[in-house]
Amino acid sequence: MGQTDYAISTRDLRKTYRGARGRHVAVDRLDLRVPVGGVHGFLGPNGSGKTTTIRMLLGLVRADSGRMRIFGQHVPEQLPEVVGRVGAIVESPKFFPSFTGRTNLDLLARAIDAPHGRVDEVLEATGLRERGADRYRGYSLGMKQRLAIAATLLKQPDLLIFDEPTNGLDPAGIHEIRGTMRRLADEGRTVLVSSHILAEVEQVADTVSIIGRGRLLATGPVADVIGDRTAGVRVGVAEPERARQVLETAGLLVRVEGQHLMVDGERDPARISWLLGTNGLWVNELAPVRVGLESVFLELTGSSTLGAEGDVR
Ligand SMILES: Nc1ncnc2c1ncn2[C@@H]1O[C@H](COP(=O)(O)OP(=O)(O)OP(=O)(O)O)[C@@H](O)[C@H]1O
Repeated sequence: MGQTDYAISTRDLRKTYRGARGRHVAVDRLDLRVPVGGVHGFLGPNGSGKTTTIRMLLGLVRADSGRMRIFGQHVPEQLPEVVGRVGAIVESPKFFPSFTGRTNLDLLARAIDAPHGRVDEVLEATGLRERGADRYRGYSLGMKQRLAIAATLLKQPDLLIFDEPTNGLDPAGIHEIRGTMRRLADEGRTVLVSSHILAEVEQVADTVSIIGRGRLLATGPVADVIGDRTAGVRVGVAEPERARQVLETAGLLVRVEGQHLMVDGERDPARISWLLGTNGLWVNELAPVRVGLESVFLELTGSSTLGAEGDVR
């Protein structure tokens, strides 16, 4: 793919901060590639460099070295050319609490000369049509967050950047935001969403990049990033010990877990049931176990401290 096929690409991106104990690396030679269209999850533990990367892309923080492009344009140099195509929610925007959601949007729409009818469209896109006439101060956190997204959508950005958009939301709020992101991607836009909660992003992302201590650990379609890590099959059988022997003899990797077996690294349940069946062992449960991003993440990072400050190398 050429550089213009990416909504975002970075090369050798690096940022250090001066701290009490000298300089530490926040972003370390990061090569990030976000394809055009779809939801891209930008994942890493707290302090792993996600916000710093986003702020560099938006021209809010200066990189020490490296290159960044948005839709093929070098940033920050060519940010003015591309900024109209980018909507970012990095901090909660300020709305008037005593005005309705719609009035707040009307004011913003007028300020940027948005076309007539745009406010209705963005209320619809964020699932707020029914609540547009309610005052902002009565909104739930999830609705406030969606109004922020609606405001960003007024200028019809091709790329949306959300930094931890579900922070502080309850499960219903998280579900709503996820639905909104999916809808935006289905309209052909690119959504970059950062999160330290992998399960949240796994459900909505098409592709992901995982970082730890400012470094890229894995990237690609969610199915590939997870799929490379061996998933297993959970097997319920009346005689687990004998079943284990049969499967091990066939070369499979088997663990006994109580009354169940976990067959690691085997993704074909049919082969397992055939092996057991031909040995007179009848399977009462056969469930492929998907490896979640959480376990991929722990495997890749090897520890939960990858958000911690690294020394300058
Ligand atoms: N303005 C700053 N001055 C000094 N150090 C900073 C500054 N901003 C971030 N850092 C440090 O840089 C590292 C990366 O922080 P960053 O906020 O980019 O991570 P993050 O992945 O977005 O984390 P979180 O999920 O907590 O937002 C951390 O060690 C952080 O303490």
